[in-house]
Amino acid sequence: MLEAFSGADVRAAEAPLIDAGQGDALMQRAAHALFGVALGLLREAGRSTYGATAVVLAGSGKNGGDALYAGERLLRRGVGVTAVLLAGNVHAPSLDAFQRAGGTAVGLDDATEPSALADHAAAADIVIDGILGTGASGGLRGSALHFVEAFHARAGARGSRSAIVVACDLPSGIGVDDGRISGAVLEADATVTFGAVKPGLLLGDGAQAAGELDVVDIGLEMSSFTPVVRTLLDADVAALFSRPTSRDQKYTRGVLGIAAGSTRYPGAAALAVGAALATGVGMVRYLGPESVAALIHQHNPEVVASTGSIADARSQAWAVGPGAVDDDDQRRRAVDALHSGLPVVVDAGALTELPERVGPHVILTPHAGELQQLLAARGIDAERSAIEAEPARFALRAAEVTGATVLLKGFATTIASPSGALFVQRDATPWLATAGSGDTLTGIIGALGATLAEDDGAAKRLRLPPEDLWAAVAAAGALIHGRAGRRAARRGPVVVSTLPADIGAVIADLLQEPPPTT
Ligand SMILES: NC(=O)C1=CN([C@@H]2O[C@H](COP(=O)(O)OP(=O)(O)OC[C@H]3O[C@@H](n4cnc5c(N)ncnc54)[C@H](OP(=O)(O)O)[C@@H]3O)[C@@H](O)[C@H]2O)[C@@H](O)CC1
Ligand SMILES: [K+]
Repeated sequence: MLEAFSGADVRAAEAPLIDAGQGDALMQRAAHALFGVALGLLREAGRSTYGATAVVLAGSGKNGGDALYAGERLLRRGVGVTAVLLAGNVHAPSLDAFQRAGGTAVGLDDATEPSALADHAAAADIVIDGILGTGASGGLRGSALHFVEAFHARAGARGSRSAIVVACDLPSGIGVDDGRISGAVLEADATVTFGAVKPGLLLGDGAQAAGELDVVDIGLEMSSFTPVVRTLLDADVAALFSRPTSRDQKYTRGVLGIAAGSTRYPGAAALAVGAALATGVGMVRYLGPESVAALIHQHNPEVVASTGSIADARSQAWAVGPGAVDDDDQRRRAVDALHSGLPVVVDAGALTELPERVGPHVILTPHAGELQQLLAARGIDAERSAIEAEPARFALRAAEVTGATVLLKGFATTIASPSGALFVQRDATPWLATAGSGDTLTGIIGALGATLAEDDGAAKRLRLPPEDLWAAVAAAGALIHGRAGRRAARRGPVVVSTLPADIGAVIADLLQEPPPTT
């Protein structure tokens, strides 16, 4: 699991080591890792290290120090390295070491025209961004801002430029704790972050700017701090997943009840059912119109269907809402499911049936527009654009006011627990932004909920408090869904009705994973 800690907490974890005189050793560990990643990227790009060129951008703090020490190591490997000093007072011992290794350092103050240095950096094989780290406050300013703007103008955007940019700890210009970018940012191809992930590397635009993330253990003890945001990895989903045992039968594996679809939108139910079966459950019970059940049975005759009520259909969890439009029976079933005390995934039409207050076992899966309505119904006005700009803030707010677990859809999926715990998953592909995609997500999360509903050890397997289990279940669902979408996209544009085959294959791959290490 990736666990991101605030910049202040990472610095607090560093403090005792620095007090014990290990500050320089920490920097050397950080620099060594940064150097290793830079070297690896050069090799990957097919560029020989001897004769390659690098530019180190150094700001006034220790972040610049790390980058200069990494530059020193590159010099010793035969790379030609120039340092651009973006402050008058850079970290002196590292600058000294850099120059002693033969490096050239050029100062750039606010008054100097940065174009020649930006040209040089744009033409380099690799650029190491040591402008700002955890000591950053606000957007880039002064000579750092001028340089980054000039570099962009010359090098072009990530993807089209030839220089590889490696960020030291964080891409300079992102909010350390929220990933917000106010002004310019030096978008990285890779970020090497030290001690622990910082929230800005997982949230908002900062995550986009970070590129490939490499987390380096420099010996910080973070166990007494609470993560601000987490991301599940494959091994976590494998650990959470409920595998059938030889003692199981269909009822003990988990029965998912699905009250979705309507005569107007029958397909949504078929998609949710197909995804749930592919995720693995003991049984799917379908409640809804006979015509919808008939469509479901064309693809999935194993589904047990009825037109009855929630009370008559014994299940371990419910999924309600997809395609349930203008149908009073489905509306009643949604309300009953929400009062059943069982885990419920609530999507689309059922979101408006939410009681004033529920528990974290109720998982809401709105997109930004639906979240806006949900908040407005509770007297909280927010523009859709504001929700899209700060998904974590609004998902947390919605979880706080409803008591539910809130999964906010988007390119990054943001999941908030009413406890304040936050998960972000970036497993999806834009190819998944297509009709019916959300219905399959509901089916996947519903199936996970049904199979984990009576599994007392599930939260413990991820070392999470029990109240955050449902956020982890939703995050696991987002990972499986996103991964399945990526797999499907290899064949071309995603056809959602074919996603179940990919869901099954993704789960088969995940279950090969070794147990998690965190
Ligand atoms: N502690 C350790 O032992 C270890 C730390 N490690 C490393 O240290 C990094 C943290 O170092 P740090 O605390 O020196 O902060 P850092 O971000 O480099 O510089 C902050 C300075 O920049 C300036 N500034 C601020 N905002 C600005 C802006 N918007 N635009 C322009 N300038 C701005 C401001 O200076 P001022 O302008 O006030 O002179 C401020 O004082 C951390 O990320 C990691 O890489 C690792 O090696 C592991 C061991
Ligand atoms: K940086």
